[in-house]
Amino acid sequence: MELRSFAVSVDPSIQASVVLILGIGVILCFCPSLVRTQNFPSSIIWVGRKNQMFSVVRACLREYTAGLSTVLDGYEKYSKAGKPFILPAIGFDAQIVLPPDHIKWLIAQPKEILSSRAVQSEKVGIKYIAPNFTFNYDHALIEALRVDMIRNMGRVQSELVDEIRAVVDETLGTDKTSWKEVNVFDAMHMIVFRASSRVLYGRDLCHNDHFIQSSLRLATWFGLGIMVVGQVMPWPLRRFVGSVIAIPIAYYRRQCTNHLWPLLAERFEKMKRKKLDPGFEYSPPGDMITWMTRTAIDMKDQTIESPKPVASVFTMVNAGAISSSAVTATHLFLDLLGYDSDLEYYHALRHEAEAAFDSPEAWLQPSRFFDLHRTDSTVRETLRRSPMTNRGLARQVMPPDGVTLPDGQHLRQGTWIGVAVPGIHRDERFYPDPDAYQPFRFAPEQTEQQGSNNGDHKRTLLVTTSDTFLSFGHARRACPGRWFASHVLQLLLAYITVHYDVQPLGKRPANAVWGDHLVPPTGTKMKVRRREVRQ
Ligand code: HEM
Repeated sequence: MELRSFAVSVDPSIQASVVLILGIGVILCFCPSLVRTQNFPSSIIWVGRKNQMFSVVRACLREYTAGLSTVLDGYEKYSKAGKPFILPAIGFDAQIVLPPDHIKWLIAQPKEILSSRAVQSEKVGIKYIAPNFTFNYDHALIEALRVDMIRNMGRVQSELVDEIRAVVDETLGTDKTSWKEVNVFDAMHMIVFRASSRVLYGRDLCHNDHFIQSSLRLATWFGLGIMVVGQVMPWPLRRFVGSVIAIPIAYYRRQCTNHLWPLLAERFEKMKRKKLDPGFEYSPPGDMITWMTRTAIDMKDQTIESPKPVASVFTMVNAGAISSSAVTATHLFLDLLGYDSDLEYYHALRHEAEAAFDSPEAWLQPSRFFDLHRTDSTVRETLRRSPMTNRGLARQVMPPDGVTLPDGQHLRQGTWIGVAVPGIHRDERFYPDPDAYQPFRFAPEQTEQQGSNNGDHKRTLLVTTSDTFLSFGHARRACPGRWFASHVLQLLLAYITVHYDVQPLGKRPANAVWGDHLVPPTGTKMKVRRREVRQ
């Protein structure tokens, strides 16, 4: 009796701790086979591993609280000296981090040698949280983003401006007399999802509340799945936990696909008919569904016969991709309001946006968008400081006999490699005063001054990828949606600075580190008030 009342009244946090300790005990019983070492060569050194019993397991466990310290330590000690190192991981699946001078070699390798898809499947956890997801259909999406999206940027801009105006006014309010407190993470997700959906899915779906809510929930569960299953969960438990998280993901994916499917099926059928019979009267709207359908229909190998799998891949990839933009928008406002208590940067950005968009028509002109030099630089600075992933250019070694690194060391099949993005982005050899938040460091005024100091003037745009700016990846597999993301993020920043006053946060709330991912705080609130704007 006494025992039962103890069991009922015990604090849930104590129960959770007991389960955790028991879990860790069970895990330790299975070590050292627990850690997937991928047979690393003994010539490559582990960082964060001490001379103690169960040293590898304990190094992995320490990663729960290490934040970025292990990866930055490894970067300082080894990457800067041109050497690879082994990084322990909280998922017990350590990986090799290559130095920046190996990047040229890494990006030159074809997918049969180094595969990003293989990493996404296991290390990101896709095969557990979305078991029936196939990468076979995403080439239509990637092609449409690379070709049609860029070609149609003028039309994209006017759609975006229209939607940003509507959703920002709804989310941040239009009352000019009092301050409104909004959750930064939630507000940015709503604004970015609605604005992006207008171009990706068209006006009707973007104004369909059930579709937008389902997309947001899909993105939340997908993001949670990637972090919990792909990063935090010890890899032997991935299949089990993944199959639980797969349920809400499948549910919301189906909800989204149910909305998208009839639209895509109709577009597929009519565009196919138009191709066979040019006299058939039909002109599809200019959105991603049309561009993707056209790419799929025109594909030489004719692999895409039915739109159903395309609809499913489209919703899934977009949920992840739009989330990247929404998380970046959150970092952007936390940086601007958190680092600068005088809001000097915010007011300078407003000044720039007012000059570029000096009439309602100017908002619709792509040439004016390219006057937003400081805005472009501000988003790039946020992505430099807070990239989506800490380990960039993640690839898996594919050939059965492995690969040989440029320094002669041999890696076996299945080894995961990548580079330390936070280390590279904070390296003083590539960025002067790298720890300082300098939103205009990439703007022409700054780069011209540096160029006249060292005789070399180079302007970089937000979308420019390089060996030293890896937030969008680099080279062949770099993000094909970055031009679109750049438009969304810069237009929303310009619209908000012109139309809203804000209050500084006092300090920049810290990001959390979940395995390879940097996550902004989700509870921070900002105060905004609508301004009087003459236009
Ligand atoms: C700020 C926002 C974004 C960031 C930081 C970002 C970042 C990235 C990164 C790091 C990669 C992987 C590169 C690699 O494997 O090395 C990637 C791939 C990709 N991104 Fe983005 N992305 C963003 C927005 C978007 C948007 C809005 C879309 C589409 C609407 C998009 C579509 C894709 C696709 C389809 C891939 C896969 C490319 C491939 O496998 O070849 N992304 N992105």
